[in-house]
Amino acid sequence: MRADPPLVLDIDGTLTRPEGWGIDPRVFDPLRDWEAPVVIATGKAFPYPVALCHFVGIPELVVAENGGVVYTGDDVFFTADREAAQAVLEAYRAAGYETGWGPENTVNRWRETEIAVNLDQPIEPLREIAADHGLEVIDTGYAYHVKDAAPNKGDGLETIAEHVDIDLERTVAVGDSINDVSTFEAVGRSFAVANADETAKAAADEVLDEVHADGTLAVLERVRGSVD
Ligand SMILES: O=C(O)COP(=O)(O)O
Ligand SMILES: [Mg+2]
Repeated sequence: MRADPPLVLDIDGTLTRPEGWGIDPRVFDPLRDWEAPVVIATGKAFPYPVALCHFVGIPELVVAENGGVVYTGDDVFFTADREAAQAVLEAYRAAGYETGWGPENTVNRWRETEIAVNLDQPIEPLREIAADHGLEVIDTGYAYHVKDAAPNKGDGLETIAEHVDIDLERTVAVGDSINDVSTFEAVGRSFAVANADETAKAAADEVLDEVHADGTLAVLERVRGSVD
């Protein structure tokens, strides 16, 4: 009998409503009913994907902070620390800039291995300061992330796959940005939604016609029950 393939799904740009913000509620039932593991791999801080799994009603298999935090359902792994990114933030502030999320921002409050900066802040000084500290800045289309170059979503996915016995060759990934390239490379079949950036589109096996959750829902229709 043919089965559902394991899934790796990004959040922002991929599970979002067609206008770009907020989870599209149409993804809840197909994800809850999916008969294979669903890994949520995101640049968002750890509590966000955990809460998403909780509210959808699926096991918590989570790659957060672009691979900085990995949760297998049993163990949490941290593959970087926040110290260097925090030093970048302090230097960025000393130069007169801010994260752009407000004083009590929840975007960085629980972030353990990197710092996120609002897209309305200047990126060039951020890139320069990050480089001075040996870090990189990636633009996901939703935030600038100041991070160690080493952690990525794909390595985090591999950690989860080993732990819960997911066959990555049979796994399907959907994403929208540069931070999804490593998951695309780790799985057997990858899709970029139509709103994806050029880097993600170039890395994906296939670029979808549909944007955001419409793209992901189209993939779910196509791959449901498709593997041996
Ligand atoms: O946190 C971001 O900037 C993007 O998050 P995502 O990886 O779920 O798209
Ligand atoms: Mg995304």
